[in-house]
Amino acid sequence: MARVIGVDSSTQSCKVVVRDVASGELVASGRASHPNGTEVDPAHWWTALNQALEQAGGLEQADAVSVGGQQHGMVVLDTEGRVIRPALLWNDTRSAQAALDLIAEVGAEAFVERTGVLPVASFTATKLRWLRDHEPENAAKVAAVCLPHDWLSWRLRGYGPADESPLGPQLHELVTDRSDASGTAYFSGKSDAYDRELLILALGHDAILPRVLGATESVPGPGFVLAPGAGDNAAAALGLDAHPGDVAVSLGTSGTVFAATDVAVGDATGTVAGFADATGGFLPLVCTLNAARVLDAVAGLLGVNHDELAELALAAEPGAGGAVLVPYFEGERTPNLPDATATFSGLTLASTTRPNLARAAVEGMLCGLAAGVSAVQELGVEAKRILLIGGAAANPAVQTIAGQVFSVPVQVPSPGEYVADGAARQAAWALTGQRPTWPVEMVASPAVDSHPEILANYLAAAARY
Ligand SMILES: Nc1ncnc2c1ncn2[C@@H]1O[C@H](COP(=O)(O)OP(=O)(O)O)[C@@H](O)[C@H]1O
Ligand SMILES: O=C(CO)[C@@H](O)[C@H](O)COP(=O)(O)O
Repeated sequence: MARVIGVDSSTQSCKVVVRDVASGELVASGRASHPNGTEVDPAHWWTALNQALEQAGGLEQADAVSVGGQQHGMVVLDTEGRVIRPALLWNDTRSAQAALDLIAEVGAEAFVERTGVLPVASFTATKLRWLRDHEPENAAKVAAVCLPHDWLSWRLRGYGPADESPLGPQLHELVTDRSDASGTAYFSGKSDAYDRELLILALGHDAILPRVLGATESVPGPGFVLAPGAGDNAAAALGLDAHPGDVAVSLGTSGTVFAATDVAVGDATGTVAGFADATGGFLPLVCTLNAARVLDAVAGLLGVNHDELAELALAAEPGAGGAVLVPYFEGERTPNLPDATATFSGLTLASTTRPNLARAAVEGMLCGLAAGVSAVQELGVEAKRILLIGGAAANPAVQTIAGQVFSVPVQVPSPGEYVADGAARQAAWALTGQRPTWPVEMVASPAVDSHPEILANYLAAAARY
């Protein structure tokens, strides 16, 4: 019985699933934590991946492997294959000015035309520009630039610094896929090619970039076939078997709204990023910096766990008695407010209750994403149903309140690791040449209980920024 391994190296942790190729049945899984922080030494991802693989029964059982991972993170390597400095992650906002500089130099419309995206601090190109401007001695050492999933795939195949890996630093063996390449802001999903001029503009010189594999291509690993991997959102779309009409809302460290489409979507305002997907199509996407950790923070404030937070939130009325949380705890990416902080507003003596604060947290997290769903729809993307996934989607209050905040019917797939599952599907596709048709079960369809005043109050509070 052939088996595949799918990996999700996400912001907070590494998750591994082992699946049977024929049935899609989950055979084993593993998980290990990543350190906190917006810059991280990739060595931690490697350690966590090996721990998660060991928990899941080891790499040896796999006929094919694929790695999905957090997008955009800047991993810079020297000629020896060593990581030059800790990776700057997608949620590190220090390159906000670099993003503005690049837009001023290239032009907003030209940037979107060339790459599908308008740079914000999350994208790799802006991090390279920050490196050039703030750490020129490190920038000068850069021989290759890759993303978290590319680096882990390379290490899994046996490449790396000579003293840490059997095959040594063969930088030309780095590979990636279209979905993750499209989050760099120096790749065009429309022409499937890097825009080297933009790379050089950002970093100050040329560098080796991972070879972009097609959706069903693979490269050899030690004892297994390695599929191209993907950015985590594109992998989740594959894991959900998303088709036109499906819009996924993912509530992990980031909050994302994305849809699988056949045609490229460009948005000169920068609200919607025109990424590529993991099947040869496109993945228009809106991303917020503040999602599941908003609930973690407010649960901590109220001294409760996630289930108790849900009970409190569901004890309050829709609209939380006028209390509104605009949850920009980490700054924000959509809207582009990298230096913003969060605010509770609308508090009166009567409304300042624990249930209202809990509900305001859930409403605030979801409203930013409801605005994202509208932005995607405004670009002509069809939204017949919302698929709610990610760590916080398991929360009963999140599910109920999603039915009140979103204007499109919501379905909740059975709890699972859809990024790792998407990677497993990609591995099976590379192995057999057939896209798997494994089923995806829905476990909840929250009642459509529209309360447009929740979003209206939120948008009024957010407009004060
Ligand atoms: N029942 C729950 N209610 C709310 N948040 C939850 C719940 N279960 C997990 N989470 C949160 O979900 C997040 C992890 O989700 P995940 O999708 O794995 O994130 P990432 O992929 O960014 O690492 C954590 O912040 C965790 O506290
Ligand atoms: O920056 C984006 C998408 O553009 C994020 O979605 C990252 O890809 C991180 O994802 P999670 O760790 O939240 O899954």
